[in-house]
Amino acid sequence: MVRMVDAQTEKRAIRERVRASRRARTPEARSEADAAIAAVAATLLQEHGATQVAAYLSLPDEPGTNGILAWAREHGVRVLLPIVRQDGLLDWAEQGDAIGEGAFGLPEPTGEVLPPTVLCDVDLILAPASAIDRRGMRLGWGRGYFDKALGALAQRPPVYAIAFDDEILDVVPDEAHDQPVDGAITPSGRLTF
Ligand SMILES: Nc1nc2c(c(=O)[nH]1)N(C=O)[C@@H](CNc1ccc(C(=O)N[C@@H](CCC(=O)O)C(=O)O)cc1)CN2
Ligand SMILES: Nc1ncnc2c1ncn2[C@@H]1O[C@H](COP(=O)(O)OP(=O)(O)OP(=O)(O)O)[C@@H](O)[C@H]1O
Repeated sequence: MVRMVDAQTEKRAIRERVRASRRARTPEARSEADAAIAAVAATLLQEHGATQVAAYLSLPDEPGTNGILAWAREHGVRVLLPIVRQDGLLDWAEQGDAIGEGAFGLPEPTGEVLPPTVLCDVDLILAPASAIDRRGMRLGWGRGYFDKALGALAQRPPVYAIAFDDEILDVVPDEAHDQPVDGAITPSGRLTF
């Protein structure tokens, strides 16, 4: 029998490729992608009649969430944004006017800190990813924040991961703790698994 390459080694290799590809994008390509993602996500939110969503504040290299966060604000949709905790879990706070700097230099909201359990109140979760495959298996950045957050929910709202088009792969390696997502949002459209 052919021995499978160790899942974690393969995950690291994919993350490395995605990091390089993200770094190479021009500012113009990034802002175009941000606007396209916003349009796709806005339609999704409207279809779900979402009044509360969980999302995240994107870093410069990541698929941008600025457009969708602005859209949500304009349409009175409450947005919860993650705050990295020391213990490896995520707290949340509502999108407000101010953005602070959290652990690992991540942009984070500065409002009242809400516990991990608030995630079960939202209508939709928009999650970051480094890659997603056609079965809905999602690869993150290797610290398990979203796998833990999603795995802890008894009743899970639909989860869509946001990625660039070249990050949709045929297969990403999965381990027992990996939580599949319901769909993906990319600049060119939406995938449902
Ligand atoms: N914008 C955004 N916010 C997010 C996430 C994300 O992917 N994107 N997360 C999705 O889960 C959580 C944070 N996830 C993280 C995953 C990995 C590392 C990380 O590997 N850090 C490096 C150090 C980085 C540095 O050099 O400053 C490390 O630990 O070696 C940090 C945060 C919550 N907030
Ligand atoms: N539900 C969980 N409970 C405890 N540990 C977990 C859980 N989910 C993931 N982990 C741990 O988190 C680490 C990272 O997992 P993995 O490589 O799958 O990350 P990832 O999918 O890239 O991360 P993320 O979920 O943050 O996007 C692993 O060491 C794993 O054991």
